[in-house]
Amino acid sequence: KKKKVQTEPPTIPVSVFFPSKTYPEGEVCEYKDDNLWRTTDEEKRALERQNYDIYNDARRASEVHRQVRSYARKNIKPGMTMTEICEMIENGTRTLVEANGFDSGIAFPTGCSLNHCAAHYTPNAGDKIVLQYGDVCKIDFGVHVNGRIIDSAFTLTFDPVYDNLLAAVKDATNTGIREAGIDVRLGEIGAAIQEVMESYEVEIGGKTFQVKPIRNLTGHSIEQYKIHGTKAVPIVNNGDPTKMEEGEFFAIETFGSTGRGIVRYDMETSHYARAYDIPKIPIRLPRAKALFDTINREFGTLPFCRRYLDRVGEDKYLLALKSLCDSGHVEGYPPLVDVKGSYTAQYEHTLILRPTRKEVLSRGDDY
Ligand SMILES: O=S(=O)(c1cccs1)N(Cc1ccc(F)cc1)Cc1ncn[nH]1
Ligand SMILES: [Mn+2]
Ligand SMILES: [Mn+2]
Ligand SMILES: [Mn+2]
Repeated sequence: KKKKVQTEPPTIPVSVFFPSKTYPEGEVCEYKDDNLWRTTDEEKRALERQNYDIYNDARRASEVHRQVRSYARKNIKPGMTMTEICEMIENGTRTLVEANGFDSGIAFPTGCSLNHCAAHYTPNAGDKIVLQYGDVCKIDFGVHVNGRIIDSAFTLTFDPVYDNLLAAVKDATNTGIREAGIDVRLGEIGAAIQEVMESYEVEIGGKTFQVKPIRNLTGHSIEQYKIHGTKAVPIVNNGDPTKMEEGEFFAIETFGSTGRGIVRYDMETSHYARAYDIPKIPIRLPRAKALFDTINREFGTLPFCRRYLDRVGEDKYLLALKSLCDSGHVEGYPPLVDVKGSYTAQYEHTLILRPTRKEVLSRGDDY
């Protein structure tokens, strides 16, 4: 019998490849030293059996992420518009995860931030930007199954001049993943990441740069349908004594830069999310009330972008959207940029601190 393989472009839902409905584990790592007892502890193993469905949902979302990004890495070329790139990824994700309401779908807007822009750029309608050979493009997209979000990102380049920048960030992210564990302090992880990142140099245009961590960007805990939980994983040593805890999901993401190593908001906002706690004050503007109802119905607390409003039939919504941001019903996430002319790179994985072992859910043979 011929083995079923994914088409190009991807059109076969991943559930077709797993008729048993059991999805493959990510990269499994034993915890370090004083947590090794967890691997065999009967109570912890029982706790894991109870949570099987949560892990399996996250693993299905991870398999979708791997198959979509594999196609994207091969087929994104200079000359494509940023919109074409995002639609390739979004079409693939919706198809492979069998997007269906809040049961499964896209978890947040497809980031394709370029060069000195580190995060939270995706094109709005009318954006004409075309990917160039010399660009450093961060592809950051999310998939969820029953609100179990997989947040993973990689950096796409065509010019080998950036290879050491990408190597620094990949090594730093893998260091963060290695250091993560139950009862590990967040500040300790940041220190380890910083040390590795700063051990790299990159030469671009005849100038040599020591790679800098972007000190005001962080990884983050992830909760059901909530892309950022209450914990932030620093990529420099900020002394945060807060500990990682059993059962938590974390996005471990690091950013390296040839600029200042600090980002600020700039350019037009595309990313938004409904506030986790809705303000008590009633929404008076009828257009804002109608838009808020669309946001609740279509996205809930999952982040969205203007293109996603366009595709569900909303138009002339900018004033209403601004009003919802001003009243705190919606949070905007403007693009985050270092200084012009600098280059920023990112790698990101989602892991879970299972009771018995650490599982890097989004790990693939690519990164
Ligand atoms: O920088 S964050 O806003 C953050 C908040 C608290 C700690 S880190 N952010 C969460 C997010 C916000 C909006 C989105 F549309 C998608 C994600 C991190 C991130 N962006 C992309 N991948 N991961
Ligand atoms: Mn991300
Ligand atoms: Mn927030
Ligand atoms: Mn993230």
